[in-house]
Amino acid sequence: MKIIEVKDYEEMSKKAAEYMLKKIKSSSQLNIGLATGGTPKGVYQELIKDYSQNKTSYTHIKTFNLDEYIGLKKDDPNSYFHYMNENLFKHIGISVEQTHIPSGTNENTVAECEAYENMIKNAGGIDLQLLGIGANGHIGFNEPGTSFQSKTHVVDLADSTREANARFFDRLEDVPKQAITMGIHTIFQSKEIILLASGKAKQQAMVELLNGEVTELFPASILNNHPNTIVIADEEALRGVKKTTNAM
Ligand SMILES: N[C@@H]1[C@@H](O)[C@H](O)[C@@H](COP(=O)(O)O)O[C@@H]1O
Repeated sequence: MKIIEVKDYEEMSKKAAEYMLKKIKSSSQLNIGLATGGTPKGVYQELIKDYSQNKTSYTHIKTFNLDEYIGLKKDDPNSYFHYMNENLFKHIGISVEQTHIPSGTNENTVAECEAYENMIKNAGGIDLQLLGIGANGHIGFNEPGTSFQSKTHVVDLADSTREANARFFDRLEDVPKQAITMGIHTIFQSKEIILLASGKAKQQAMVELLNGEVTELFPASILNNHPNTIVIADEEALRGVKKTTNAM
């Protein structure tokens, strides 16, 4: 894993956007995996800023989101479909046909998971995956204990994850209890991965990720075995990490 330490959230967002734009501009076709949550919002703002200045073309891009809450309709303000549209898609001239997010309202969740996994495979896999990290080490919505072999599947959200995400909802009771997420294996198959982390809330997770063992109890730890992962994290998130690891 390559670690890029940056000053703060703004620099993290700029670095990641710069990296993505370089790929976007130099590829004839690119499948990008996208994340939600608070962390990537700054990256999306940078991509939007670039689009308004340079009209960078996204016609050769397909996107695949990591996850979606079960039970939320597309137009629900807390669905990840809505989040992606508002925070990125509608501002960069990308059509809905180019973007993919698991459906949280397909009653046959098993079929939905299988179809999503196949869609990624048939598109040729993910070239560049953007990731955030949960305080408990989750990536996508793969909670501690998830098999490293897992493909797209339904998850029961940990109480701590529901509490962390309650800030986006009116009440904790409104946070769905389940989600569909790409599996750890699905994510690991990405040719390249960028993991972002900013702020104090991610300190413990960074220590576990960069100084800890590779274990299913800390899902992101599998990235230590990935051949092409870059962590872009700010000083505050990295405070406490022992810099004598092979990672730094
Ligand atoms: N499913 C998302 C993850 O993809 C995200 O990485 C994580 C961290 O979120 P945040 O960036 O808001 O800290 O939370 C959510 O649960």
